[in-house]
Amino acid sequence: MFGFSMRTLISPSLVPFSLHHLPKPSLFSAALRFSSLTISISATNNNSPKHSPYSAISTRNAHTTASSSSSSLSLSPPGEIHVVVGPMFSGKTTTLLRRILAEKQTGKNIAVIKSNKDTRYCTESIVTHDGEKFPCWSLPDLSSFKERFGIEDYENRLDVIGIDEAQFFGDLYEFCREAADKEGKTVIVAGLDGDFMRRRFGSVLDLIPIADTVTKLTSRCEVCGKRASFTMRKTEERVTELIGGAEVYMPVCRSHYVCGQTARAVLDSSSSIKTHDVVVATSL
Ligand SMILES: Nc1ncnc2c1ncn2[C@@H]1O[C@H](COP(=O)(O)OP(=O)(O)O)[C@@H](O)[C@H]1O
Ligand SMILES: Cc1cn([C@H]2C[C@H](O)[C@@H](COP(=O)(O)O)O2)c(=O)[nH]c1=O
Ligand SMILES: [Zn+2]
Repeated sequence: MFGFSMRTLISPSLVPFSLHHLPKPSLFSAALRFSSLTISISATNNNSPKHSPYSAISTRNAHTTASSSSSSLSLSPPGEIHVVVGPMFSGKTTTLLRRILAEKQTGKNIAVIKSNKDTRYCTESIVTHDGEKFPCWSLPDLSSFKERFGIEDYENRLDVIGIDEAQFFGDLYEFCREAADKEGKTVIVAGLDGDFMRRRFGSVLDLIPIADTVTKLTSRCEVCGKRASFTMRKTEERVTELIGGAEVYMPVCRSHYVCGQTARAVLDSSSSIKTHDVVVATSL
């Protein structure tokens, strides 16, 4: 991507010290040796069926060759991690879909995965709240994806992986790190950063230190129309994971989130008084 190498960046004319002053062997000098490796990727695209989960697998021939005069270690092609978070109805799935389609248009081979916990709408597609759809792999975890997709196809032909409802995947961090760091994949992750109590949700936030970009989207507060950064649960259920749409959740601004939580606390305390009353009454 960049038109310069590590070696150019630290050429003696640009740094106030000489490389000879560095201890040898050092991690730094090892990194320099790696940076001298050259990677060439050749690829030809065939047409693949449009909008199928298998459209990710075109019969593209991709091979990566690494050559080095100083080392036999091969440098993995660089991958990327892009994280899109925000409350419900903020456009995370729409953004994921746009980015995935843009990658597809540049000839990249793509695959989209969503958690099979989300049974709203349709299990074989990601579907936005506006009804836009795209075929996907609906899986219980991410570690099973490579095998289901086909290891050979995964390794040699797949370029971009989209993950929706990322908060539901327990193995999100390991999968994304390996895919980007070791396998050269671009991973676009969409998910809730926080649950209805504004607690971190799953391991989405763990991706931030290893991400290239992080985008937090906002919606419109259903009460006042201002910018909404949080999701309010309209029902009294307390479990963290509760699949649902607008019948259970709404996007809210900070003021209305706090208002809602205060109302919830009042309801909770009055219901605990009632429960307590019952317990006292029965023990008399
Ligand atoms: N109750 C709602 N509040 C706000 N937006 C809504 C609501 N219901 C549907 N939408 C629509 O949902 C769209 C975002 O959908 P989507 O990309 O699926 O969001 P996310 O994945 O963040 O939940 C918005 O552009 C809006 O048109
Ligand atoms: C806030 C919150 C949400 N969920 C569930 C509800 C939906 O099924 C998904 C989020 O979908 P979206 O694409 O972001 O609209 O997550 C939950 O289980 N627990 C929560 O606290
Ligand atoms: Zn509001």
